[in-house]
Amino acid sequence: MSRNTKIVIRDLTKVFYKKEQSITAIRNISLDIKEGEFVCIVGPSGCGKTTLLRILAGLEKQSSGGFRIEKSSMHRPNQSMVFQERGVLPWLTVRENVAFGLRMRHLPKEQIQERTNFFLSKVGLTKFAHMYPKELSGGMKQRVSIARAFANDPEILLMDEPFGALDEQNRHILQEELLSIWSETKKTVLFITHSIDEALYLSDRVLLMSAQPGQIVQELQIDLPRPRTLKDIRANPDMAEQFLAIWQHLQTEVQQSRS
Ligand SMILES: Nc1ncnc2c1ncn2[C@@H]1O[C@H](COP(=O)(O)OP(=O)(O)OP(=O)(O)O)[C@@H](O)[C@H]1O
Repeated sequence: MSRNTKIVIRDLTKVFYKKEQSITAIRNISLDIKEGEFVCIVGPSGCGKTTLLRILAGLEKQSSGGFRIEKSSMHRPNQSMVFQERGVLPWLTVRENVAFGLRMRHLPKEQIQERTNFFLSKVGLTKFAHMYPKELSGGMKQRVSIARAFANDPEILLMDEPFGALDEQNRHILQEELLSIWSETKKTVLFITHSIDEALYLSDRVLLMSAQPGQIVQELQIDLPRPRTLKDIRANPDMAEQFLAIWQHLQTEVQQSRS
């Protein structure tokens, strides 16, 4: 069954101006992302990954080109964004953080409670619902951000290196939890990462960006059946080839941008 297109991006370009200087962060990005697809973006530092996500989130205005997020309901927010850090509000408890977006939308109290409880339980934070962010570990804070993003029930999810600051073990636990919620909710996810293993583990498709100005120069379909394990990825010769392809791409782009 072919899925509908959820995000359409056409010729998206962003130029930042500072005094006499201009920086073209991304140039002519065109892209279609299907409903329910999990897409990772990988590229060298400074190639415009965050800029692309911020434009889709409405936090930054593009210089030219455009994009469209197909709506499935008038009542859903267009997107939720999960950042690497600073995603939780320190003055609210875990429960209040997860419920925040729902409260802002003035949803009925019972609905807020039900959705908040559901996603608190999904990320294993039910017991910690009354705590404040300063009492939580980095991994727990990221769980709060993920629970809040999904609880909001947005049309799409934008994730900017959400696990970048976590240690290897915690990172993998959160990746598993994210995939479990994603497979239940069928959300469309656009996810930035610097980790090739993470991209291969999570993605249906990996987009490779060039060094600045960022363009999508290659894409890899990741056909490994789900649920996947790290062992599957390590043991599968096709995955080893994909890993090397991404690695070589990054090497080349970083070298070119330095020379
Ligand atoms: N508000 C801004 N004003 C001026 N330049 C900016 C602004 N935001 C980003 N840039 C520039 O745009 C380029 C792309 O930045 P961006 O943060 O999107 O890259 P990135 O690929 O996400 O980097 P990293 O992987 O290191 O997080 C960089 O050269 C950056 O300096």
